[in-house]
Parts: sequence; C-alpha cells; structure tokens
Amino acid sequence: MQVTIQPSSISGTIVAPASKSSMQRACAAALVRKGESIIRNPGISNDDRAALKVIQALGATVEQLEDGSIKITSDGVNAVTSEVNNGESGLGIRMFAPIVALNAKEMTINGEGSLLTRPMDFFDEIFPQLGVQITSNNGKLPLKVHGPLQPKNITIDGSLSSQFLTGLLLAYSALDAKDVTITVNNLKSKPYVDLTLSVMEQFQLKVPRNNDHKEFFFEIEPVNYQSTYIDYTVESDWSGGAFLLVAGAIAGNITVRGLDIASTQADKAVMQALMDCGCNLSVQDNQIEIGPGKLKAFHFDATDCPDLFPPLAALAAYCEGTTVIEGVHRLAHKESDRGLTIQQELGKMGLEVVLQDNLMLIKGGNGLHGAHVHSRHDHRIAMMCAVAGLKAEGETIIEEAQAVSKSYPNFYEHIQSLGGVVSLNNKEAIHE
Ligand SMILES: O=C(O)C1=C[C@@H](OP(=O)(O)O)[C@@H](O)[C@H](O)C1
Ligand SMILES: C=C(OP(=O)(O)O)C(=O)O
Repeated sequence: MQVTIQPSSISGTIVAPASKSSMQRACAAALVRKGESIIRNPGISNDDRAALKVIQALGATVEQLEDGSIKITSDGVNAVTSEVNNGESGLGIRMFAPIVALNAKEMTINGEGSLLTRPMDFFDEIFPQLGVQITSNNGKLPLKVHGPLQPKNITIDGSLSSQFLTGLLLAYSALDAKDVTITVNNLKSKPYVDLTLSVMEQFQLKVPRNNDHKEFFFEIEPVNYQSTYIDYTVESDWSGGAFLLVAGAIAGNITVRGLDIASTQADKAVMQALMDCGCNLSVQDNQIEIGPGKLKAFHFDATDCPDLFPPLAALAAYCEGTTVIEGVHRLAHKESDRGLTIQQELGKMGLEVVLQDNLMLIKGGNGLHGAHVHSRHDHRIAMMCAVAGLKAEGETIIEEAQAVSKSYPNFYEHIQSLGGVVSLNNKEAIHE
C-alpha cells in the first residue's frame, strides 16, 4: 500500500489511540487471573488482535460487548491448541512465552514478519533453569516448549529488552510464586516494567516487591484476591500520541486528548523533549494543546524509551541546530534496525543523521523535501515519514505504508481528520 502526504497545516482535536502495551498486558493479566475481566477502550491494532487470539488459544473466552468493551473470562491457563501465534508482536511473544510454558504439554510458539528475525535466545538459556524444555531455531522462532514452568530464584539479563522480564513476572504471579526472587542485571526500558506491575496490581494479581529494578521479590504470603471481577480501561498511547504531538509541533496547532500525564508509560517522556525544543505547549486536564514555536535543537536520552526515536527524529529535523539523542544501541532489534532505517529514510528527504556509537546526531533546521520513502515494514518508520512529510517541500510517498496497523491502524485517518492532505491507494490493506 502506498500513502502520499502533501505539505499541510493541521488543526483541530484528536483522541490518542489505545496503547498496545496496556492492552496486551491487560489480555495477559485477564488470562492468568481466574474470573471475569471487562476491558474498556480495547485496542484494535494487529498486536492487540494477536494477543486476543493467543489468550483464546490458552483457554480464555473473549466476548465483544455492545458498548465496545470486551469481556474476558478465564479459568487460568489451559491451552486448547498446541500452537500459539503472536503475529508480529515482540512484547506478545516475550510476555506470552513464559505463560504458554505454564502448560504441562508441548507447545509451539510462533510469529510472523519481522518477529521471525528478532532474538529469542533468552529463552534457550532461561527456560531449562525453570524446568521447561525448549527447542528454538538457533535462538529465533519457532520455539517448542514443554513445561510446566516452576518459579525459582533466577538471575536474568535485562539489557536487550524488558519484555522477557514482563513475561516472567506475569508467569510467576500466575503460579502464586512464594519466597522467590527474579534478579535482573542491567535492565533497560524500566518504565515498561512499571507498567507491567501497575497492570498486575489493577488485576489484583500477586505483585512482587520491586527493589530498584534489580530484584523482584515474591513474598511468602499467598495472593489475596479481593474480587472475582476486574474492570480495566486501556490507557491512551503515549507512543502513538508522540507522533500526533510532533505533528502539532511542526505543522499546526492541535489538541491531543486522552493522554494521562500520570501514566507509567515510558513514552510520556516525549513531553520533556517537546518542552526543550521550544514549541508552544499547554497541558490541561486530559488534553495537550501544541503548536509550532521557534524550534531549536535539544538533547534527549531515549535509552529507556526507545520507541521515541522515530517521532523525535522527525521533530529534530525541523529544529535549528544539532539534536543529540542517546540510546541508539537499543534500536538494533526492533521491527527494523531503527537507527539505520531512520538515517536512511529521513536521508532520502534531505536530512543529515549521523550515528556515532550510542548517539544519533540530527542536523536540523534546513528544511526537508518530499521523497519516495519506504516503511521498511516498521510502523514507526511509516509514521515518522508521514509526520516529517507534513512540513516538507513537495509530496512524500510512503511504500508499504500499511505497517502502521501494528500499533495504530487509524493513524492516517487521524492525520486526515486534522486537515493533513493524505491519500491512501489501498485503504483496505490497513484494516485487513
Ligand atoms: O513492554 C512493552 O510494551 C514494550 C517494551 C519496549 O521494548 P524493550 O523492552 O525491548 O525496549 C518497547 O520498545 C516496545 O515497543 C513495547
Ligand atoms: C518495538 C516495538 O514493539 P514490539 O517489541 O512489541 O514488537 C514497537 O512497538 O516499536
């Protein structure tokens, strides 16, 4: 699918989409917890849809309610198939693999697209220590696992991704682990673990004591379920919202609704960069008004919020001077090798991006020109190019633009509703 973006001024109000990080965690929590859960504001992205399929394969029932919410009923993990497919979701596979391994039978865990090339060797090392037999495809998918997983004191490496820890925390909690510690070295993306703990708490699961993101201790006391019924509202998404905010900062005056400033989501840190770059910003209860100002380069550490690189690179392109973003090493194993794909795709639009070890230097303020770019099958690269194209000279054509469906299927419609001149040559490809 091809999308064409014309330079446009945007205005109006938009509600940020549902967070796939919040939605997928809610699905996992509703599965491991026995009883009924109502999920309000459910996400509709491909990653969210994959999570709903996984929990059904693991024994939960999912019912669409008339008011748009979803009811999940679960009796705990009890697989009804021998294979689960996580689509393209990195969080999905890494969070659900330990939950799949709670089953006492052999299960195949698979995925699609870019997920097939992302590293999963963590499980080769960790699962045998927890009593789970595993065969992987040289550290990649598919995985064959044979549980049941037994919670034990364990030390893991958190430097590649926080997602493995998220999965272990949920699996230990499902087993009501007692007097057991998960020790983590060098944890990155820490706020994502805070989000996991926050969702676990809201689902009244057993929540471990967090000792400075280094040790997660499950107490000896058994979990005390207070109710059999959970009512959870999926948070609005700071990661997708960051693209809307950047669009406002460079191409218009808009209001973004729904983003919770008190959220534990990592990507609310975008607010710091927006404050530093000099755009017009006003934060009120549940809504952010944003518009261009005299934009200047900024310095930002994205080590713990790596998904902000693409929107911040688009922002930095229009900021006078050299912006420095730290944390490039975190980008190598996302849907694309994102440091490189940011450099290459924005390079086609005339931007100089230098990768210097762990730093990204963006030489902004000279204007961009429209170009023929490619999503590289990475949703955040597609959204980055679209937002950058709103202020470029001439039109920007994005190939394989349907990649946005992974996290934000309505992205182009939302930009259109703000007055962005966007044409889609095959709209159906997005909602397939
Ligand atoms: O837990 C999550 O919801 C996520 C964690 C982050 O991954 P890493 O922990 O691998 O950095 C982030 O990049 C990803 O988009 C979503
Ligand atoms: C890397 C991402 O997601 P995941 O790791 O869950 O596939 C992302 O959404 O940018």
